[in-house]
Parts: sequence; C-alpha cells; structure tokens
Amino acid sequence: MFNREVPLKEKSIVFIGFMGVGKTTIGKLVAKKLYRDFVDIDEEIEKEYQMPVSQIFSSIGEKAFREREKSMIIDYCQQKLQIISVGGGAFLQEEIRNVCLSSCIVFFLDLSWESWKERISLIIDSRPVLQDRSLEEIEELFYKRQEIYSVHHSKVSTDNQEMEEVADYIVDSLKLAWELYD
Ligand SMILES: Nc1ncnc2c1ncn2[C@@H]1O[C@H](COP(=O)(O)OP(=O)(O)OP(=O)(O)O)[C@@H](O)[C@H]1O
Ligand SMILES: O=C(O)C1=C[C@@H](O)[C@@H](O)[C@H](O)C1
Ligand SMILES: [Mg+2]
Repeated sequence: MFNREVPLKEKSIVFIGFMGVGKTTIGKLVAKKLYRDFVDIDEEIEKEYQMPVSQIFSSIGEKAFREREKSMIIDYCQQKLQIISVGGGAFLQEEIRNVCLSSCIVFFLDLSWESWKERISLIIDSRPVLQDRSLEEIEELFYKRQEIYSVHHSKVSTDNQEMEEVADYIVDSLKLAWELYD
C-alpha cells in the first residue's frame, strides 16, 4: 500500500478524523514545526467558492462539494512535502482513501466520544453535517465514521492532550520513522 519510490521524508502528510478532532489546528502546528507548507482542504474549497462550507452545501450541494474535495485532495497528494488536513468526510470516498494511503503518510487523530462531546459547541454552527441532528444521531454518526478512519498509517490519541503536545508527538514520531526507514 505504501509507495516507496518517494523517500519517507519527502512524502506529504495527511490528517484524518472526525469533525472537530483537531485536524486543522494540529496540522497547522505540525507544518510550522517542520517548516513545511500547510493546506486545509475545507479552507481551500471555501476560498475557491468564496463562501463557508455550510453555504457551499446549501447552494451547490454536498455532491458537488465532495467532487471538488476529491479532485483537490488528489492534486495535493501528488505533491511532495505537503501537510494536508482533509475534511472529516473525505475518507468516505474510496478513491481519496486509496490516493492518500498510497502516496502520503496518513495520521488518524483519534478522540473519544466523551471528550468530543465537550467540544461540540465550538464546531456545531459551522459543520453542515451536524445541523438538524440530535446528540444521539451525532453519536451514531461518530461511531459509524470510525470505520472509514480505521485505515491509516499511524493513530494518535488526543484525549486530554494539549494541541502543542499532540503536534510535538507527531513531529517526534515522524523524525524517528525518517531515521529508521529512509
Ligand atoms: N487537543 C485539543 N484540545 C482542546 N481543543 C482542541 C484540541 N484540538 C483542537 N481543539 C479545538 O477544537 C476545535 C476544532 O478543531 P479543528 O477545527 O482543528 O478540527 P477539525 O478536525 O479540523 O474539524 P473539521 O473536520 O470539521 O474541519 C477548535 O476550536 C480547536 O481549537
Ligand atoms: O465530516 C464531514 O462530512 C465534513 C467535515 C468538514 O470538515 C467539512 O468537510 C464538511 O463540513 C463535511
Ligand atoms: Mg478542519
């Protein structure tokens, strides 16, 4: 599954996980610590359409958003040295899973439901997938989505961890892997 034609050190890094686990915030920190470019796919699509994701969903629809999400991720995964945070639903698409897993290093940011629940107020208004769902329905979605995140190269548990701590752990584990395998 791992394409070894590109040295590990040059491979782009992809962050996956449920909405609100910290892909954007931690991805930015890791990029800063490694002096690399950072790209957040949701933010790039928002820039392109000049509107927030929730408005993209209501105006052009989720299907069109998913198509753009796929083409953009494929483009970025073909580049080296990128730090890429994808949207929480990106791994629903098999083609995205395949391209990320074959050409990049995929980190799954894991957070328990109990911890996630405490963060809901920070994200509920800006995530269209969470709108009009009861807490029970969101919990069901949370557990259902764990299956798509189960394919990854490395899992990082973020429960009770400060963002800086998580980012430092990721950078240390990457440096170790580069030393061991390149
Ligand atoms: N380790 C952490 N501890 C406390 N708060 C955190 C942590 N990581 C992220 N947060 C906070 O949780 C919120 C959601 O984080 P973020 O936007 O990075 O999630 P995301 O995974 O990118 O979500 P989405 O998939 O919806 O884009 C932010 O307000 C962020 O500051
Ligand atoms: O989990 C999801 O389906 C989504 C997560 C966000 O990052 C955005 O990509 C969008 O709100 C959809
Ligand atoms: Mg994000």
